[in-house]
Amino acid sequence: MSENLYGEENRGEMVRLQKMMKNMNCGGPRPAALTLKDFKVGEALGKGAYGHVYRVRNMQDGKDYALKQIVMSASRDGVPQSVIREIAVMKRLTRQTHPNVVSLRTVLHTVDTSRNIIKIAMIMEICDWDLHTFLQNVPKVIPEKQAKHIIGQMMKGLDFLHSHAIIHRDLKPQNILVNRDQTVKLADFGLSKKYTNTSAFTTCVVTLWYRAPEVLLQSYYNSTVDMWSIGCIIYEIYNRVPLFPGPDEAQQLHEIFKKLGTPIGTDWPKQSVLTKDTFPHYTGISMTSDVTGMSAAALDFFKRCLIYDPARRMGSRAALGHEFLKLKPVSVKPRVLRQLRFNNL
Ligand SMILES: Nc1ncnc2c1ncn2[C@@H]1O[C@H](COP(=O)(O)OP(=O)(O)OP(=O)(O)O)[C@@H](O)[C@H]1O
Ligand SMILES: [Mg+2]
Repeated sequence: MSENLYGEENRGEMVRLQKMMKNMNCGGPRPAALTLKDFKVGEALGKGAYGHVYRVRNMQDGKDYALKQIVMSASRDGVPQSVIREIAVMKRLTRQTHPNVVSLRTVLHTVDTSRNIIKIAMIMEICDWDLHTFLQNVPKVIPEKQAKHIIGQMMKGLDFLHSHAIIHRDLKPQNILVNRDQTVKLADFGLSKKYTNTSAFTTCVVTLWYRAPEVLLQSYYNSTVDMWSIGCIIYEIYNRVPLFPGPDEAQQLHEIFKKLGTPIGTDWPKQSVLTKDTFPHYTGISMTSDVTGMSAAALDFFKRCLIYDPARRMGSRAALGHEFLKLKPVSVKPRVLRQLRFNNL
């Protein structure tokens, strides 16, 4: 590892990061420290905006895992405190796993001094498909019991993340994994979204279809941004087409407003980068006629996810108690989630 890459003044910070990452093996009896050499790389499992995911075999325990590599710039200012904080969050999560959240086995890192980049390799449990692939391969009409089984597990995983003060921010079918036994696990939260520079490393376009209006308008947001995404995913589970397939960033809000109506009054996100007058006054369409096969309870659940005002939108805890699911909440002491402003991250 090059020291001068981070500058003398940031050496302490780098050493701290190194120590933290060395200790990142997850719970249970602590196995011998792993390195990338312990893993044999197999086929590609998926490709995302932030890197590729591969099947790897751990030569120590003979088991298969998924390896995801995240590439970050190591600027002259060193590794940002925010990244170190985020790694600490992930470290906490490796100790406390949940059946509906993909568990992390280990995090390893290497520094490429010639290209000024830090590569973080996340080794996680491997799943059979993502929800996008799963939905493409099951019969078009899904019995409500099965939909409920999938949505209920998504909600339990999300309630677990929110209880740990983690907002996913990028929930979409590709970031939800499904196993043959129909266990559902949330994946791809944490580090990648906030701190990697997508354009520097990939030409892949990040989809905005599942993004809440307050995020698109760069306004204040809280954990209910994830509930907006859940609403969009529920629609897709029942209808097999995306709810708001905006062709680009500029059109994404039009796509939402055309269906739900342009928000008026206090529904317009506070301090957003655009004013209401930027958009036509769309009156919206009846969502009831637009969904197929949903019971009244499912429809009510879905609509509560898509309430414009984040303060009135259903939260993950309330969702578990909704008559559509009626599930016990995750038994974790809830932490207070801060109101965040998108720009300040
Ligand atoms: N643990 C896993 N088991 C099986 N497949 C996985 C696993 N993790 C990821 N994948 C596959 O790899 C794809 C990309 O992974 P991931 O979403 O973590 O990467 P990403 O680069 O952050 O993508 P994006 O930013 O587009 O969401 C997933 O959509 C999924 O198909
Ligand atoms: Mg992803």
